[in-house]
Amino acid sequence: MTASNPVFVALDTTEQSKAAALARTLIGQVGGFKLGLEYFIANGPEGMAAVSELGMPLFVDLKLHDIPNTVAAAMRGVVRLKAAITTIHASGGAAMIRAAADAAKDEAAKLGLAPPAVVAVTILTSLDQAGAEAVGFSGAVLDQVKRLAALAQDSGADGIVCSPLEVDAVRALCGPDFKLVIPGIRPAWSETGDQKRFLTPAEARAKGADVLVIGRPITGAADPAEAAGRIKTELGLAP
Ligand SMILES: O=c1ccn([C@@H]2O[C@H](COP(=O)(O)O)[C@@H](O)[C@H]2O)c(=O)[nH]1
Repeated sequence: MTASNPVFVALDTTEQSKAAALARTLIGQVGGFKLGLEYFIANGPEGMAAVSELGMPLFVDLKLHDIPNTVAAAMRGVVRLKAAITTIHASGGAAMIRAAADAAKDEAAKLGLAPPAVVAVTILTSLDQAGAEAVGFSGAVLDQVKRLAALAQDSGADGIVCSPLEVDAVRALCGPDFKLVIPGIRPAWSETGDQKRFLTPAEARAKGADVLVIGRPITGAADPAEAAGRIKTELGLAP
């Protein structure tokens, strides 16, 4: 995130040329770029470099979830991609979260890089109450997100991923320095698609989100730079 713009645009594509072209178009309109599994599987570390070399903060969203030893080793590779932010799954448990956070710091120190913010995904924004219950979360989604946020914080994570609906409660629970990275962002003029727990960019920011992750409302627009600019205006940021 740049100081002035909290939006990381999700460049969800398998095509390196498309991602790089979109990224170039959006420099100045967003605060950073997010690359996820879809892109990484198709393009590998070289493809990540093609976007990171544009000089904007890079969010590497691979949502690591495995035994601690495996996640720690994978996290060392993520650090080598020069990630500013990266994700693990909170449901991997305390030891896994701790292993990821320690590996990120250790590998970054070895390489002389700033460590990425390691943020733990709580409950995917594509799940509503019934969907969360169907995969085994019992009780209200809000309570489960708060439980996983506390686990992540106690285990050394720098922050969490949750929906904008939970931001104010997690902020109250975890304090001002815990990074809240928030997908499920839908401007009033965009389609909701598969997102089930969402708010507008301005609503999410007003609740205390640090990073707004926005994909299709920008990348699927006829003019992505114009869409990103519209979001900037809605956030009250200078054009
Ligand atoms: O709970 C989560 C965790 C991650 N995501 C990711 O954010 C973007 C959202 O893209 P949109 O096109 O704005 O829906 C996408 O890359 C997801 O993988 C999420 O949506 N929810």
